[in-house]
Amino acid sequence: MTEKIQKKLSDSKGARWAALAVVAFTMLCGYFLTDVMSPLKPMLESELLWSSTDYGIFTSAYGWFNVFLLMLIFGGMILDKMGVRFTGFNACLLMLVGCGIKYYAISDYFAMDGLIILGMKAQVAIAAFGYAIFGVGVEIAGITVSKIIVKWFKGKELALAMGLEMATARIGTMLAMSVSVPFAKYFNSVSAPILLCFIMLCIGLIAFIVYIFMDRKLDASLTDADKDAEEPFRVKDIFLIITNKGFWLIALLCVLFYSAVFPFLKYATDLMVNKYAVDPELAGIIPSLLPLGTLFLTPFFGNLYDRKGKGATIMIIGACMLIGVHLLFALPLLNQWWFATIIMIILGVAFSLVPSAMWPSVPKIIPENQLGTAYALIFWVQNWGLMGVPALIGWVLDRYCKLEGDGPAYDYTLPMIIFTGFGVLALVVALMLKAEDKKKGYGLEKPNIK
Ligand SMILES: NCCCC[C@H](NC(=O)[C@@H](N)CCCCN)C(=O)O
Repeated sequence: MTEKIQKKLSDSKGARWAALAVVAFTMLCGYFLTDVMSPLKPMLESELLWSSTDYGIFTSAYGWFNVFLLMLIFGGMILDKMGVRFTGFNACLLMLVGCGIKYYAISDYFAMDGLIILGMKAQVAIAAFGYAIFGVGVEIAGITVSKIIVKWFKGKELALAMGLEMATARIGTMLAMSVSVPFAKYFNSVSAPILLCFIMLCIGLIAFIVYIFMDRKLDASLTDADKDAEEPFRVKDIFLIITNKGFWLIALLCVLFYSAVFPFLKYATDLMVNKYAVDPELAGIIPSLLPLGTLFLTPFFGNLYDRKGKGATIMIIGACMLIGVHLLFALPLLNQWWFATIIMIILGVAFSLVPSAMWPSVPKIIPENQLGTAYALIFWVQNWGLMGVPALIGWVLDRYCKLEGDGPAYDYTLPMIIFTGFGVLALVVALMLKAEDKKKGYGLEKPNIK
């Protein structure tokens, strides 16, 4: 008699890649709205009379509820307690509600002109409130999708899957950068791209509902032994996470590394104009090469990690490259656009190396039942940097770097030295992580495919 071996749905290649495609699409829609307003800054100023400060308040709202109200941490605990279906669905709803409020504030329906709320123009305050709600939704969706990928890909192509998910999400960023202005100009309305985002988020929600059915099927295919192996999350598990040195090293590496990349990108166009004398109309092209490069390289390095291992070494190499690039941006040599382009491409390589190895390393340090909370805590630490560093650089530029005369407005040496400093600290932490891995045997240098 032939014995029938029960297979999990995640053992089917087609099923797990289909599940990834569906949830990665939801993230693409989320990243689209995250960045849709950046290219619209000049239109917001000319049509809605926003100042740079209004725009700054609005942009920082992304992290308000996540950081100060600890919404991300609660989201992580809910994820571990209630599961990916409940949390992901509600995260999508939050994204939609946030986007709806933001659309209302920017659209012609808005009828509170002249009103001031908590010292802000009513329009800015309400748009920021919507963006803050959206920020909670998209960050919780991010940790939910990370947990979903671990659920389907653990012991298989985990890093490749995470790399592909990040690459897909970055298409959302690139779409936002390229589509927003032509779309707003075509419809002669600065709110039109936000309406497009709302429609995209509805499709993203439908995609997640499709995933919910796939997830149910996956759970139904688990054997009793698989289910027994799943330990329930208890609140006291948070203590286990925050007393784990490996966890803190990853969280520190994350905040230091990402603080030297995403906030740098917010000033990169200005750097191209002020240091490399690039025409302001074209200056955005050079920084846009960075997400473009990561599209292909993040899955490539993820695949390398899956098959060959060397996760901690990959993070060390990425941190070294980050230091080299920021130092070259800081030094007064070769102030030519082609040189800036080459080092921006190298930064793209560094920005593919570290995330491709860092995120898939978390499940090697933290048990699966605590993963939602662990990813949430890492995102929370990271959000402090994403919120604080752009403000710090803006202050440094105004206070110490203003230039007189008809030439460039700012000297970017000091901001670039600050970014280099983040890179040096990230390297120290990456080296400590490698040492800790040797001591504790997390397996960061081992392949993910068993
Ligand atoms: N499975 C890994 C998911 C993390 C991807 C990572 N995202 C973040 O770190 C977010 N907390 C912040 C995204 C901000 C987008 N402008 C990433 O590399 O995108």
